[in-house]
Amino acid sequence: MSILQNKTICFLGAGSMAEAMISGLVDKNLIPSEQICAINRGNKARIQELVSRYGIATPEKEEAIAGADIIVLSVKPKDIATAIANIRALTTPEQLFISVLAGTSTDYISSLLGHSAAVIRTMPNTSAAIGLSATALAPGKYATDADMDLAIQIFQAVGIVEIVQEDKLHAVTGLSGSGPAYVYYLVEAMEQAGQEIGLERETARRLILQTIIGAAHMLRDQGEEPATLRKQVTSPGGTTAAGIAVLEKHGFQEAMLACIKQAVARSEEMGKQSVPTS
Ligand SMILES: NC(=O)C1=CN([C@@H]2O[C@H](COP(=O)(O)OP(=O)(O)OC[C@H]3O[C@@H](n4cnc5c(N)ncnc54)[C@H](OP(=O)(O)O)[C@@H]3O)[C@@H](O)[C@H]2O)C=CC1
Ligand SMILES: O=C(O)[C@@H]1CCC=N1
Repeated sequence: MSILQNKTICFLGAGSMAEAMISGLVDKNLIPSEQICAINRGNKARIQELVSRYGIATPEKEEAIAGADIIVLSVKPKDIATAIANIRALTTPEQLFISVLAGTSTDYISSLLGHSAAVIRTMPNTSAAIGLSATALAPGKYATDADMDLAIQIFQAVGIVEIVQEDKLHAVTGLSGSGPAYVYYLVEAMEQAGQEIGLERETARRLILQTIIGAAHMLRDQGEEPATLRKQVTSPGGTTAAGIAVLEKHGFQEAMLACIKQAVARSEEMGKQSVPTS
């Protein structure tokens, strides 16, 4: 039995990322749902939505924070200072803080807490909701191996885990934290094209979805380079070559590179906005 079965976990912030993790944790039964809770700025309907979907607990804020073994910081980076200021007096150095915030350093979070609780910085993605997140973790200066083990268990329940140096988390954010959105954007474009070439929207969606799932499984299972798999599809002088030539003409690879670099730069920028106070 996992040690997490005896832990209580509170999400500070009850938005998309918190829900993705709660959904994955409840689905895997890693922590009983009555030992999970979420608090937000004041949107009670949202908390009720999470309660009815996942059966999580609804303690008062004081009990939710003071009674939590693990607090998952899941507010937007711009809201973290206020969010921690509001709960700081209820926290202790014995608690474990797991941050999913883009750009925000563990040192800054420790400075907001004002004590030596362990802080672990992570970058998951919303596919945690179905157990398929790609999450990278980095320990802050007060986190022990035991703290990391707990965090690894949590994120392994909702996908795969990589341990990285904290300064690499900006890169992870631009690549796999934001990554699902790049794929959804591709699907949006393929769907629009599907309709413009005369397919029913639903037919196009089914074909695109299976194409993406199939390609992802081929990449994962066949052990081949993506370029090799692409060549297998691309008959000389055929349809794929004609299509890819247009992508090349429009600078597809350059656009993808620039997109990811810009997302990384934005993460770094958000980090600089969070200046440690000590
Ligand atoms: N979405 C994603 O794909 C990913 C997001 N992240 C990170 O996760 C974090 C959350 O993002 P996301 O879930 O998308 O954001 P959302 O906007 O969906 O949710 C933010 C939540 O924070 C709450 N909140 C704001 N201020 C406070 C406060 N002072 N005290 C308590 N709760 C507060 C909001 O409450 P209310 O509704 O009441 O205002 C809301 O529940 C971000 O830091 C982001 O960088 C990381 C990986 C992927
Ligand atoms: O867009 C954002 O800032 C967050 C971080 C990674 C994914 N979503």
